Amino acid sequence: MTTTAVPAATTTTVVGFDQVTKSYGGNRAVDGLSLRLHPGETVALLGPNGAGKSTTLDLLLGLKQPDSGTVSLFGGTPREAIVAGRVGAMLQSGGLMDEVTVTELVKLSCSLHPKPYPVSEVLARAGITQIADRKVNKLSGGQAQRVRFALATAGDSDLIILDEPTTGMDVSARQAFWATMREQADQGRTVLFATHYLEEADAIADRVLVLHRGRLLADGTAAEIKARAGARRISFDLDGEIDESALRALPALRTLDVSGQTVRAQSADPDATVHALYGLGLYPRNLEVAGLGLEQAFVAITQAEEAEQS
Ligand SMILES: Nc1ncnc2c1ncn2[C@@H]1O[C@H](COP(=O)(O)OP(=O)(O)OP(=O)(O)O)[C@@H](O)[C@H]1O
Repeated sequence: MTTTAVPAATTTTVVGFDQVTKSYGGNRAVDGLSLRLHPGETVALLGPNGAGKSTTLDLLLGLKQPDSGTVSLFGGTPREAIVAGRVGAMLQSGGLMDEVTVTELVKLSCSLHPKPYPVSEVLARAGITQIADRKVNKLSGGQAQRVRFALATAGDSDLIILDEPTTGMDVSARQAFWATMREQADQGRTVLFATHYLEEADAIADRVLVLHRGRLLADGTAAEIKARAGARRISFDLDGEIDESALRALPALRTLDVSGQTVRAQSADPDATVHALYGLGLYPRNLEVAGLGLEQAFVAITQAEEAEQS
């Protein structure tokens, strides 16, 4: 009965996870994960340590097999997509061959890709032309990351997978890296990256996935994720001695941090919180109310889930 719907969905689906589960022993690293990624999306995969991000990417690349459920790339298997050169990947642990030069390694990668770019172009895009003749084992951590990036973009792939790609890169390398990835996405490629840098996810991704214990806790734009956390930031200064226990009793308060004369809090209802503050006879100065940053929203969402589980 669903036969007409399936082909239509697969033609526009770059990545499809359907009820995917993967355990290591008794530990469920990925737990009933279902999601679809579409052409041209730049997607950030967030989650605390051990949330299942790397396992998800390994499943996606066919490096691990699910215990149950299905993973598809471009409507086929991961292997078919990889053999066809449709996927470029930069993995966290990707070791680089030691005794070769950067150019030799990039050349090899280009020669293995069905639709390779010229080697000089790959080197330039990754910003490693200057170190092209250097032995791979003589590179700094950030330079090695750039080489991994070059290997992931050795050819014209439709999907680029990046596991914590900017770890070890300095600020300018990061900026150059993301400018390049933006270009790739603008040309219709799908970019999926796992990161612990939430400001990168906020700035770069047009879709954010939050994984927690192998399950998808949130899926939306960064703005939607921030709104979903359901709290706003309040900060103000108080004169004199601060009665923290009175502040903790304020309505709708989620978090409270007092540092010197400055109070920072998160509230599910800032109007009610501030109103009650005046009700205590306190006169806050420099009062500011703002939305949560993605980092705070992420912490709020994952902590709420932790609290629910325990
Ligand atoms: N090869 C393995 N054997 C056994 N357990 C594993 C293996 N790989 C991962 N795990 C476990 O599976 C869970 C998910 O790990 P995974 O590496 O996918 O998380 P992650 O979100 O990428 O974490 P991080 O942010 O620390 O890189 C963790 O509990 C981890 O200990």
